[in-house]
Amino acid sequence: MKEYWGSLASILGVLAFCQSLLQVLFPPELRFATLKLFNRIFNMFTSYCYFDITEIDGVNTNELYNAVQLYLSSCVSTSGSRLSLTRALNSSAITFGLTNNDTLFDTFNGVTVLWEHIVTQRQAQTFSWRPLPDEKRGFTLRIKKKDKPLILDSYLDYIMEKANDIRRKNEDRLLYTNSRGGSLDSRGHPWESVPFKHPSTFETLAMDPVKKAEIIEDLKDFANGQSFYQKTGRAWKRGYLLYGPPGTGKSSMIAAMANYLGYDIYDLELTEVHHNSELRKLLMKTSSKSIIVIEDIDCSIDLSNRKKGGPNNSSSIGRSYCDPEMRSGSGVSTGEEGGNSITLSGLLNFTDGLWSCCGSERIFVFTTNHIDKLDPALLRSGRMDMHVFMSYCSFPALRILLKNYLGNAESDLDEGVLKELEEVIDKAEMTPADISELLIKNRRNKDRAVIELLEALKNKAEMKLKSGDCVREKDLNDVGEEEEEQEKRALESPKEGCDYEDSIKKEEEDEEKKIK
Ligand SMILES: Nc1ncnc2c1ncn2[C@@H]1O[C@H](COP(=O)(O)OP(=O)(O)OP(=O)(O)O)[C@@H](O)[C@H]1O
Ligand SMILES: [Mg+2]
Repeated sequence: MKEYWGSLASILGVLAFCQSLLQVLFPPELRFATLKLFNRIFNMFTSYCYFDITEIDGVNTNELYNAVQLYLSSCVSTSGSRLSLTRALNSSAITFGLTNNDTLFDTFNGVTVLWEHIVTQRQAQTFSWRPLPDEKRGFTLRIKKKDKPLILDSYLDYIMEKANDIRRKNEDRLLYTNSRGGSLDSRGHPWESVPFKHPSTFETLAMDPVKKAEIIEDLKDFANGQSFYQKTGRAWKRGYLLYGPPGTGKSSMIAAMANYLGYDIYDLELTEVHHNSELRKLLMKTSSKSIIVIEDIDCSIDLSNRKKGGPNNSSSIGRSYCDPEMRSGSGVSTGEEGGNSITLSGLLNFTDGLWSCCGSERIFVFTTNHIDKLDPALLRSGRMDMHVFMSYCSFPALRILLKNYLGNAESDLDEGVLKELEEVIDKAEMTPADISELLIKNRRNKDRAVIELLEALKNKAEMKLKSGDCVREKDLNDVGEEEEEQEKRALESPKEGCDYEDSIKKEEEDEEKKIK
């Protein structure tokens, strides 16, 4: 034993001597170059090559890192012995992961590779234009040199695909918002996300079944249309404009779309975005298979730049396209609160410019209560391909609500009551939101719920009728006043009328001359 300790001490002594010798031979300025040289020599003799996939790639979050993490989570859950478990806030899915500096073997197409999860503490923060996380995280992939050309590309593609599948299978849609404006978080993301749990589906959505089927068909075609869009040279995106009175189900429709397709939602708060360039950055950071939503588009942006030509005036399109002031985004009226210089042009490019194609399989949805306030350029096909009018509750929609809220089958309802409901529903112009509220209130007593609903509908229809009569009377008076006004104006300015008649006469004479 004594001998053993003695030889250990002499080995340590030799090592210490070698270290001090190295320090003398290789001063600090040479050390880095020496290490690099050793590394090269080592690489020449090793049969492996290594790939580092860091969490943050320069300034941006590395999508591949997230994909690898998700992919490995499906492998480690069965084979790993020490795992990290995570569960996002409100999420139902638990994600397995490699613990810090742990390794895992994976096999792809008969080739075995090694993954290592490396976590190190970040050095004291040097100057950076945004705060960086305390830990540096990354994966290292080790592949045999001879296998690299065989699998690397296809293996990484496979990982990306698998990660997307897992994300969709988890059924946790994410709802993103840009509440921080355009500023980035420590991982370089301008969007904040929470799990999206809206229960609205196309089954629960009360609307005309034919229209509903049309929308579902359109969504299905879109989601399966990759080759079609490729063949026709179109960007793989689609725009929906949902318009109608408040409480008719526009937001519910967006949730139903997301749940149907399994897409994430990016809820873009335009009032938080201050420049066109910020808008572009936000767009660049959205993922594929997502719905980008701008709710109440007419309220969320200063429309003064569109209104210069008048909202319904077709010349406003020409103006907005040609006016360099509008296109540049500079010097445009900034609205009352000031600072907001998003232009119509910026918004148009957002939905159908070159940048709108920086991802694929994306749906843009705008909602508004006032379609007439929107610039026609925003509504044209290619930007808003499908315009969906969400109307007051119709009879077929009411049937869906009755079934959802009271669990009523068709046969449960009295024929007479049904007929009365059918007669009065269109006249009442009640929104599905109002009707839902009535049904919720009396959901424990189905009969009472239906009777109260019928009463409310009848009252509303009567009120509508009365107010309609008043409006009609007022309109007739207004028409009379307008006619009087016109007559007065004609008498006051007879020249205007003469000019017009003269010009018509001249035109007729010219025409006759031409014929002769
Ligand atoms: N068509 C509908 N089908 C089922 N429920 C509906 C429908 N319309 C409204 N509702 C109910 O009313 C509530 C409000 O609806 P929603 O937020 O979708 O209306 P909206 O059209 O987006 O209104 P706003 O224009 O004010 O944003 C929802 O929570 C939903 O329960
Ligand atoms: Mg809404």
